[in-house]
Amino acid sequence: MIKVAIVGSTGYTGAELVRLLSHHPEVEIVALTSQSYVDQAYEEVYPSLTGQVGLSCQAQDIEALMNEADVVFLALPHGLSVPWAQEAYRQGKKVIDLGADFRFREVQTYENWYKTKHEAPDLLSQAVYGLPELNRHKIRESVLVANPGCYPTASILGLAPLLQAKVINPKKIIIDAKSGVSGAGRSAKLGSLYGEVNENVKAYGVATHRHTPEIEQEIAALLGMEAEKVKLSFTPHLMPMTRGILSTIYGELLENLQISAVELRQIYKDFYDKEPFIHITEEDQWPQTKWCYGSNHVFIGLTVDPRTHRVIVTTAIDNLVKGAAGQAIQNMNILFDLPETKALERPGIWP
Ligand SMILES: NC(=O)C1=CN([C@@H]2O[C@H](COP(=O)(O)OP(=O)(O)OC[C@H]3O[C@@H](n4cnc5c(N)ncnc54)[C@H](OP(=O)(O)O)[C@@H]3O)[C@@H](O)[C@H]2O)C=CC1
Ligand SMILES: CC(=O)N[C@@H](CCC(=O)OP(=O)(O)O)C(=O)O
Repeated sequence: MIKVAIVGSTGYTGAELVRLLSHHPEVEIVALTSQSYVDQAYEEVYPSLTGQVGLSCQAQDIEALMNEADVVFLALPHGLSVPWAQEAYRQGKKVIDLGADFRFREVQTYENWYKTKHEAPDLLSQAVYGLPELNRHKIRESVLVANPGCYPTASILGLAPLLQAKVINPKKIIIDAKSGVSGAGRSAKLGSLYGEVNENVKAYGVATHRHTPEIEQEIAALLGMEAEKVKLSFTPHLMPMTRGILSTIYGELLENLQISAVELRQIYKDFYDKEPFIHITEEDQWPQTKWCYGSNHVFIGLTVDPRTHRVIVTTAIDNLVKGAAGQAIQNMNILFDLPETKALERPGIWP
């Protein structure tokens, strides 16, 4: 059995890791950490998980936990992962970080957008960006997996076939994305209150959201370009729903290029041909967030608008599953040479 520790287990992504991993046939959860609930039974913190794990929350003892586990999932706020990664290196263990501390290749990009100094820039080159559909070969060989952000997961998966086929101008991409409120985590925040979110929709982080450089970095990597050469407009919106991301992407077709929606759909189907979690919808069928509610599945719909000469793509994911915990488990399965779908096969809940 793979011994797993979940650090930050009492947050939303931590709880999603517990829910999914407690049904993983090759996994034993050996430790759950928390800051606020030390010594409290985990099922008291999450009664919905009663009977799934008979553990109490414990404080962070990095050395001891790393010693006990084969792999550690970090579900912590940004900026707290470095000591874990350093200890993992010392002990030769594997780390999957759900936060952003190891997602960037250039330390300057992280420091500019996260407005904080990186404590271990030397480790950035050791980390692999954990998007299995694009990077599984590198993930297999790695010890430090930087799990992507939720918006970047939806956006990059929606863009990758277009970029590889070189049909759009990579400098004219617009992404309009919507998220459920669980994307903001479980800690109390004014903007997450029912009265603020219910019957309301708002844009936030306009032209400043930290997922912009993450998406640009991965697009540039796909194109074999330097990250500074790609610039996109990314606007996230908060929706009155619990889970889900819908990312609508607009790409400008290269001048004089003629391509039909049928041809483009075939490009997507070929690109994701063997991917168990990616589903390309048929003409006039547009993905809905509820199709992936609670699952690791991704739905992508697309068309070509001949009037504007633009491609329009929409991608739906569950931010807590494919956008966080599910993808992290997919990465763990790769690291331990298991089928990628282990513990993740189930479809979403409908209605
Ligand atoms: N929510 C989402 O949809 C996604 C989140 N992520 C990323 O995953 C990470 C976790 O997110 P999420 O689960 O939403 O966050 P939450 O705010 O829900 O949970 C944070 C967890 O970290 C613990 N924690 C908070 N501060 C400290 C500290 N100073 N020292 C030790 N532990 C601490 C909390 O403990 P306690 O409960 O005891 O206070 C809790 O277990 C973040 O980096 C986030 O950006 C990535 C993709 C999607
Ligand atoms: C709705 C909401 O607030 N969403 C979060 C994104 C969560 C996420 O993907 O997390 P990372 O911070 O790990 O990149 C936000 O916009 O900050």
